[in-house]
Amino acid sequence: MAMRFLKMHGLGNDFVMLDARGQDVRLSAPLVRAIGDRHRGVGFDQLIVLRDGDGADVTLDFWNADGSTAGACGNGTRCAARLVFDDLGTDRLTLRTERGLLQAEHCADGRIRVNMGAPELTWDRVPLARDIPLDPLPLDGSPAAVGMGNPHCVFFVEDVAQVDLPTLGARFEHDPLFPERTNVEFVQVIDRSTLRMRVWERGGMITQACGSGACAVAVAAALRGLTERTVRVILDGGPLDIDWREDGVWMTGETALTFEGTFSDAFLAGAA
Ligand SMILES: N[C@@H](CCC[C@H](N)C(=O)O)C(=O)O
Repeated sequence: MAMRFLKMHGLGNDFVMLDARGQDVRLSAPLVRAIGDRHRGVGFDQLIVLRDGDGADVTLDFWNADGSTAGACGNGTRCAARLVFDDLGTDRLTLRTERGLLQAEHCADGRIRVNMGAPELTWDRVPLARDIPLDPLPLDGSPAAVGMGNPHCVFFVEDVAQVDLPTLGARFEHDPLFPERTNVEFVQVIDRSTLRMRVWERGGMITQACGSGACAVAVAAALRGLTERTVRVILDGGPLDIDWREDGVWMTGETALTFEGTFSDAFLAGAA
């Protein structure tokens, strides 16, 4: 049966969105990888499935392009929220993800804001392989670990432009200290309210932006006393505004709907 999809992005962090509300859509890792192929499929940083809400307005599943799943995806959550806002005509909603219920707001300036929840700041919740302090980790460069429903390893550097992101990202994604692998961020403090960040995402790719990563670096920087709890994080694809409040880490930024399409039966049959 033909399957429709939407293509969206948040600051160049791009997503295939499958709306499975009211439908029984089953995905396999091979099908996800086929859709993620930028030459023979569509291509994406994450594939996001919208399912019926189960007490929320919508439930979200996140897949990486290598066929693995993720417990959180900040920019993808903001894009999914925008679709549901358009459907419901509201400006507040609740999304169910693996880590629980997240609130989203449609801002007056058109941006989407999501509360990504409280950061996970214990070794077993990041998770790390053993019970050690999260900051600094015993790794070259003395990074900090932060969980946002997915793991993050945050390195503070003098100049992000000088970082060999492919080499270091791949190396630390697979460091045994992270039993579920990790996203890897390199961050430069510009001033007490501005960070410049580049990211290697778990799943084996450099992306233009990572929302959960921006939240993690903001938390790590505030805990080190380098910044306030309200910061602008400048990613390769643009800025995200992060506000670590008592009720969670709020993230605000732009989203875009780029196109919609239909997978051919031949593509789906070949990928299954
Ligand atoms: N781009 C995302 C993060 C997606 C998940 C990540 N690759 C993981 O495996 O944890 C974001 O905006 O947060």
